[in-house]
Amino acid sequence: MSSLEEPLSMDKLPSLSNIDFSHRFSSDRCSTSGGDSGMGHCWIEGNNSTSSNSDEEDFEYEQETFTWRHHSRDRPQNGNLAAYGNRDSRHLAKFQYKSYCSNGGGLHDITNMIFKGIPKYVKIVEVGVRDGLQNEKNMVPTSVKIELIHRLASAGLSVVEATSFVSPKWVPQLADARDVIGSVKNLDTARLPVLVPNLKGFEAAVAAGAKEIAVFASASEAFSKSNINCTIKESLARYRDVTHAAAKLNIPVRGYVSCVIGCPVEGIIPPSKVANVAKELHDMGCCEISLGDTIGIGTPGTVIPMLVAVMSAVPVEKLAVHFHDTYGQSLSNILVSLQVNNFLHITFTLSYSPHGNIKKTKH
Ligand SMILES: CC(C)(COP(=O)([O-])OP(=O)([O-])OC[C@H]1O[C@@H](n2cnc3c(N)ncnc32)[C@H](O)[C@@H]1OP(=O)([O-])[O-])[C@@H](O)C(=O)NCCC(=O)NCCSC(=O)C[C@@](C)(O)CC(=O)[O-]
Repeated sequence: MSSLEEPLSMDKLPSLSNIDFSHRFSSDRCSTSGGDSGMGHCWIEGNNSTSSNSDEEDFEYEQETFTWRHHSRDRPQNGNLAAYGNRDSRHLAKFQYKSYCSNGGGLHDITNMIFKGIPKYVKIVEVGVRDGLQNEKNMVPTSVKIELIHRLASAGLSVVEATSFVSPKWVPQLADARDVIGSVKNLDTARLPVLVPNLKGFEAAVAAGAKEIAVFASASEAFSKSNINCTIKESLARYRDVTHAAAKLNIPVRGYVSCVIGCPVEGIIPPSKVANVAKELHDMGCCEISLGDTIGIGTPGTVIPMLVAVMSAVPVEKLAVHFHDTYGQSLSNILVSLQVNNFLHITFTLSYSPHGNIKKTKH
């Protein structure tokens, strides 16, 4: 067992199964039909409160207004959305969201389904050297990245995503991927997966010495186009080639789904879309699927229905969550994810502040 798979003393926290959730969730504003059982209970985000008697759909989204803007860096030539600004900028996001509970079982059944307590073990995948540094305006020297990887590993982090083998035209911040991996490939205290967008990246990563990789798809069509210049379907076809090639070399592949709550262009993303992409990644052989709230607009009220949908398509032990802290919601999103069927995997990102101090954002 690696150090990060050891208990984080969370078993000492009070069990959430003892908390009366029916009281928490049946506020006057929310409940429209009175009583704890039967129909009409709902979770609320935003400023709409609605109940539903429909048993056709558990969750439903309505028209939303959603604006997004970045301030802090220049847009890359090709419009790569993920590689700039999402973490550092102030986004303006306004959206209305409503979710309906099914009318079959009432509030107690829903809370029983969702809140299973919290796990004794949490695996952390540290992604700051890749996800944090890919957004830096100034180039971080290769030697600093290598030192950071060493320090993260010696701090006890057993999985440190080290870099990306993507096009240096799209993400110049990580153009030194080969040198970074070349210098740390023999580190035996941490696993060092790298991001690859296609077979070309996979081959370059393997040649440089990478022993694990991650592919990254999106639940948003617009984001997929902007980020990797292809449709979701095309990206999944590429990743099938990559997972096929990786299987031949016994290389584990992690799969990301971006925009699992919302997209800067498309707005709210329905949970069913996330579940479909997650299932595709799982079916093609990804050993772990990381669900990314790429722009950090998730709240427990939107994260829960997304997780419930994905868990119906992918075994829960294969799932990880990745929350950006744009609006300070990542901790509550992590907590609720841990409560939903004992999620085991969380990713953390470190990023540099403009003044050179490392600041930690929770994902
Ligand atoms: C996917 C591509 C390559 C398509 O880029 P493209 O321009 O459509 O690709 P292309 O096939 O037309 O190739 C263009 C050039 O790139 C080269 N090329 C092609 N592939 C590679 C490669 N692997 N490595 C290095 N070079 C490559 C290729 O050889 C060619 O070179 P040229 O002939 O012009 O000299 C590009 O769009 C790209 O690199 N995108 C990556 C963008 C990126 O890294 N975004 C950030 C990822 S973070 C994320 O997505 C979210 C996540 C994972 O953090 C989770 C979350 O927060 O939700």
